[in-house]
Amino acid sequence: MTCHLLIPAAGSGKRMGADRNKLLLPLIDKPILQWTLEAAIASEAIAWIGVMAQPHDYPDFQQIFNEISQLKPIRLIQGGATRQASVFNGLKSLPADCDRVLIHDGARCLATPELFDRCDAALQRMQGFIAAVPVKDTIKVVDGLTIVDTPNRDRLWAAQTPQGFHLEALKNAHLKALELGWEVTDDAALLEKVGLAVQIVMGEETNLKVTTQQDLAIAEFILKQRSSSNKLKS
Ligand SMILES: Nc1ccn([C@@H]2O[C@H](COP(=O)(O)OP(=O)(O)OP(=O)(O)O)[C@@H](O)[C@H]2O)c(=O)n1
Ligand SMILES: C[C@](O)(CO)[C@H](O)COP(=O)(O)O
Repeated sequence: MTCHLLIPAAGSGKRMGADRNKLLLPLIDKPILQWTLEAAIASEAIAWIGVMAQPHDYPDFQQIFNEISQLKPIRLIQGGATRQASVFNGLKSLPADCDRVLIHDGARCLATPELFDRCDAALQRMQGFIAAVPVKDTIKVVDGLTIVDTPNRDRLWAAQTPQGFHLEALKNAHLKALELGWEVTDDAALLEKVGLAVQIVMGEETNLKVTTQQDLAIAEFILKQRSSSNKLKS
């Protein structure tokens, strides 16, 4: 158990259309963030967890931390105005002995402990990686409403988290982004921009990012299926 995990959880959930951070919405019997944290706590690899949050969510987040087993330290870190800024704050708050880091969206609450463990193992042999799955649809590049390209699907993967990196490389890429005003939607994109290799680790088809009301309904369905197949096994 040596791995440090940062969880960006400082969003507002605009696309969910809720009146508060979507990570506080109930999913079956507990908040979305609690599912994410429980999977991370159950992972054998993870030793330390930092959660980036907006200060107005601190009391609710603290209550979630109190609910779950305190077998692993969980630290609250102030989030930023974007996911990128929240991650950068997280990187600056890691303990001094940390040289590699996993980053996982609070909103990806269906990731399994096995996925975290597989990602930690990847981080021992790679400078940077992301969990991803091959895309199933044909993807179109569009200008206005006119298709301008149909990229070969064999080369397209849908990016997920966890994403993992050597800390110094990722911090330097974030600093360069600040200097040059780059805005990206995941950390891998920053490493790509500075010319460093980022590899793929097989993700999970069920590791969706809960973004809309429909995603919430799908997540509930998947969790109930998991629970009934676990009952059948025991
Ligand atoms: N300023 C921000 C914005 C987002 N996130 C986190 O980044 C993850 C992925 O972002 P997304 O799913 O887009 O969440 P929201 O920003 O909350 O959603 P929306 O874009 O619909 O407002 C989420 O766990 C979210 O909490 C963050 O830590 N800090
Ligand atoms: C990091 C990510 O989950 C990979 O798919 C995604 O890019 C987050 O993007 P969002 O715009 O913050 O939803």
